[in-house]
Amino acid sequence: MSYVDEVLERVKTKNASEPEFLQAVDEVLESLRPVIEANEEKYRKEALLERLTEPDRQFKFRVPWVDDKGQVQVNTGYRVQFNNSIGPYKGGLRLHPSVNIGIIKFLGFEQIFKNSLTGLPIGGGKGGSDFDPKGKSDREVMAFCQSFMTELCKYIGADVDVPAGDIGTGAREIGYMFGQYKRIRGMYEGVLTGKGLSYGGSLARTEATGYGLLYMTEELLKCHGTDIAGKTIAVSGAGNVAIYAIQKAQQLGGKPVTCSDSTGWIYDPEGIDVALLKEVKEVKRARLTEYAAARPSAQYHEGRGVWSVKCDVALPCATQNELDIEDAKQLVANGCMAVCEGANMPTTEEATKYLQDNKVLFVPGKAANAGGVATSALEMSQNSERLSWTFEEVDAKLKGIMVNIYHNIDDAAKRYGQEGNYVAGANIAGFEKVADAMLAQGVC
Ligand SMILES: NC(=O)C1=CN([C@@H]2O[C@H](COP(=O)(O)OP(=O)(O)OC[C@H]3O[C@@H](n4cnc5c(N)ncnc54)[C@H](O)[C@@H]3O)[C@@H](O)[C@H]2O)C=CC1
Ligand SMILES: O=C(O)CCC(=O)C(=O)O
Repeated sequence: MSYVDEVLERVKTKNASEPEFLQAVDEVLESLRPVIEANEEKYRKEALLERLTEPDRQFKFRVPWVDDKGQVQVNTGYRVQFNNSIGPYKGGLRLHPSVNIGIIKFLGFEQIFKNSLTGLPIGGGKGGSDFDPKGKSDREVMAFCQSFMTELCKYIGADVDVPAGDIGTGAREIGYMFGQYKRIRGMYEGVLTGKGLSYGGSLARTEATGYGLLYMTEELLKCHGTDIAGKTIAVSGAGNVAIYAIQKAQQLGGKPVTCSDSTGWIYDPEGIDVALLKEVKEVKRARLTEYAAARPSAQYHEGRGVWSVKCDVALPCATQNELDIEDAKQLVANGCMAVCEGANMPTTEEATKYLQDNKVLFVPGKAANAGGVATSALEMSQNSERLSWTFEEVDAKLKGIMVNIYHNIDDAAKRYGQEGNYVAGANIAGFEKVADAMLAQGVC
């Protein structure tokens, strides 16, 4: 049996109840086959893949907090420190009722390769809780965040592990967590990123994931003889990534016509009104029905359906496995030329293959959404040197990083005879640096 098959078997047996983690490992190891085969003896002897697929450590803890009625509530908190061979663990905190250890492990595993692709010294980690911030008062969210950090603060630090936002964790949650860390540890350090600008946050971090996604998409299209200008764009999600992807797409002359949340979606043929979307989602924390009520050109539909809209470019920016084989077929039938993932693993493996087989340009999340964590690393640099860079400075660095990632994944795919396969390119380019560092650091 080949080394890759052996490790895949082992990972499946050990993690049988974690489908998202198995999906992420399968996709990565399958596309690493040519690299592993070229070094099979050495990697097998060093148990490199076994070490890469087993987190350094994982924490699971109780998070008790008191709701507005005086009732004690209990959630479960997680932090998975996956791999720190190229830098301190780095990755967001997801607050959503669906969170479990398998989801956090898949996200942490993806983060290893994504963070490596940024070219910056950050390792892979992820955390979160099954707490749902939706419908909670600010006081309840604060109570949860303080309790969560009371436990998490034992395991993190500016040179150890630096969490950030993800689904359900935005500036408000990061602020409450930072306050509690400072209070317990008595230290003012860059232990979290995505902080507010008045206490160590970086300009452009809020925009970074969405803007970075568009810088990647623009470079991809440019290298295929076209650009964003005049393109119709379908976007899913209506959170941090989706909002700033829509904004940058418009700045580049594109026309985003959709967005979605967990209950429904909007088709707005005149183009999404970003100011209105921000008001509904960032300020009021309301449903998309409020967007539709305030915008005569918009149609609201219950359920899912964004990928049925005719578009040139699709940007899934909501959550994992939101774009399945039926969606992929519709996109292809409608003439979509490119899919760039803003979310983490939003496309199923079957849908990814179908898109690639039908010559749709496809850039996976670990490359296309790396602008967020890259800018978090820039926030860490600013915190370390006790300086703040201008928006233009950070944005220019972000753009440079995204363009660089595109060319690195394109080159890696070509080196292994898989030109245009950016899934393989991203996994190979991300893996090479981490593998090199792991081997150099001995058995650990
Ligand atoms: N915020 C960041 O900097 C980064 C986020 N990501 C990924 O981007 C995706 C979106 O994250 P954010 O925008 O930060 O989160 P968010 O909490 O700001 O927004 C998430 C959006 O997706 C929608 N959504 C969530 N679950 C859904 C479901 N089951 N069906 C339909 N819609 C759903 C929500 O309604 C919301 O509009 C996630 O996959 C996240 O891991 C990736 C890189 C960085
Ligand atoms: O900014 C960060 O540290 C992490 C962002 C994140 O969670 C991600 O890249 O998926």
